[in-house]
Amino acid sequence: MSEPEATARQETAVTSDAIDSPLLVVDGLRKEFGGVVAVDGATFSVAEGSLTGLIGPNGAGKSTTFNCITGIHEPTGGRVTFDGQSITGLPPYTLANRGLVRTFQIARELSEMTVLENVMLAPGGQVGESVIRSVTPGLRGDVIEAETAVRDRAWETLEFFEIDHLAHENAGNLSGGQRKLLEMARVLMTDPEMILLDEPLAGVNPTLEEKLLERIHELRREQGLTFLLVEHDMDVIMNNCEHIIVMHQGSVLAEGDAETIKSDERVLEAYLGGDV
Ligand SMILES: Nc1ncnc2c1ncn2[C@@H]1O[C@H](COP(=O)(O)OP(=O)(O)OP(=O)(O)O)[C@@H](O)[C@H]1O
Repeated sequence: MSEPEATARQETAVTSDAIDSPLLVVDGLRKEFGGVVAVDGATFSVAEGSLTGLIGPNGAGKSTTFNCITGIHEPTGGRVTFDGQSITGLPPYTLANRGLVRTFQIARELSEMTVLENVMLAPGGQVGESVIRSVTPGLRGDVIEAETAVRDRAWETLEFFEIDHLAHENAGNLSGGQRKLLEMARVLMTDPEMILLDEPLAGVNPTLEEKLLERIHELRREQGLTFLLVEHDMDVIMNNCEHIIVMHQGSVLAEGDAETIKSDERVLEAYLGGDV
């Protein structure tokens, strides 16, 4: 690599100015657990409408970064901005209201409910509210209308992910891949602008993997949704993400498109010579 090239690459690695319209900006993020510095000044942006991959070797700080963005952990330092507003340290519920969501594993209690009920009860869905309103005299008509709308929307969402045939199955009976589709269906019910996915393809068979990726691309194309994806499968990252951020030892080591990342020696070294 020539010196100017190396310098240019170095600059790309530490700034996020290259992105014209960032939806999410992570600036100097830091998270300590006792004496362990899990995230150490991570700085990057995610462009609106992009599918951005966040990768790095084990222990690089990806999950902690993810958890700091999505309100699971409170950062020790730094800032997170979404849609131009600070969201640093805000809880998941508030973030969901602003359009930033992450998928969650289906909790044990929800495993005993049907797939349709799971989607209807998705965070941000209207059902909980309408049930409360149903005890208020005079609002019953509105409640029935609201619940019908939620049910219709839930069916549409199940059809979109091609799991409508499982609507009356208990969520606990789904395969790993079907559960991932259900997790996506649940977050989609909240009308998000951006979805963060932590290992969405772990344990998913190739057919369902393809289906899930197709749906992600379709949501970007047709609804302009933005995705940030943490995934260990390098082929998935390299073949699907137009922008890739590589973390190492708590901070951003490199970023760029698949070709840039594949040929970056620092990335190869960080993975200890493993195939990227
Ligand atoms: N709750 C915690 N308490 C103490 N240390 C933690 C905690 N969570 C993460 N760490 C440490 O922080 C560092 C970063 O961990 P993190 O899970 O964020 O990395 P990662 O890139 O997601 O790794 P992996 O790919 O293995 O999931 C690791 O050294 C880890 O042991």
